[in-house]
Amino acid sequence: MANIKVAIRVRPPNARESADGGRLAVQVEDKFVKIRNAKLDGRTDGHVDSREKLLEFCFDYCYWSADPAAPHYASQEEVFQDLGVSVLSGASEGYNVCLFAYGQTGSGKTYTMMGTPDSLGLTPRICQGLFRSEDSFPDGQNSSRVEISFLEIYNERVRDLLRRGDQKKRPSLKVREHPEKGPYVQGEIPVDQRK
Ligand SMILES: Nc1ncnc2c1ncn2[C@@H]1O[C@H](COP(=O)(O)OP(=O)(O)OP(=O)(O)O)[C@@H](O)[C@H]1O
Repeated sequence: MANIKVAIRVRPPNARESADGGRLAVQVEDKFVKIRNAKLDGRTDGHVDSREKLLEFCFDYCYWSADPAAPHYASQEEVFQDLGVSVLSGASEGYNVCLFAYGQTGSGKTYTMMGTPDSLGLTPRICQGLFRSEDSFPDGQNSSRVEISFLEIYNERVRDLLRRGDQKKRPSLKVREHPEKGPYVQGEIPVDQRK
């Protein structure tokens, strides 16, 4: 089984896109995202145009969250059941797991990862799951150690989001490679040393 999974999520149009009369160029079917050239919509001349080609891309998961009323609408819970639960099971088996959101500004990364108080995203749900699984440790194992880091990579600058103070005044942290442990961020402060 591949150890990297890639998911794509389509968010609802924002106020500006709706006000501009934007049309969705994307549709989701099972594991496929299909993109059509919306500029050609409404042509009635029957002319075949090579630009009408439908582009199809396959992912491990495709989530349609553009319209909450749609029958195949993907909620935060559904995204968690697919992605968050596998992170939790991997972590409980002792694997290093990583989940990251990638996309242009306003594409829905924060909503998917953090969510809102009424609609929790992956990070709070995974944290809840981590501590819930501590409650169900086998007999004899009554302690565990949890380390947390929270980093942002923006414009190729790495920032420690758990560090207090004015981040903008601090230099970007460096990503280094340890010969045995692999990549790490130099200068990141362990959570128990933060003030
Ligand atoms: N699946 C979704 N359902 C409902 N609203 C969403 C969804 N995804 C994103 N949004 C809304 O779209 C807007 C932009 O999303 P968000 O802030 O998560 O984007 P972002 O990728 O984190 O942007 P940036 O990189 O600029 O921080 C927000 O108002 C958010 O609430």
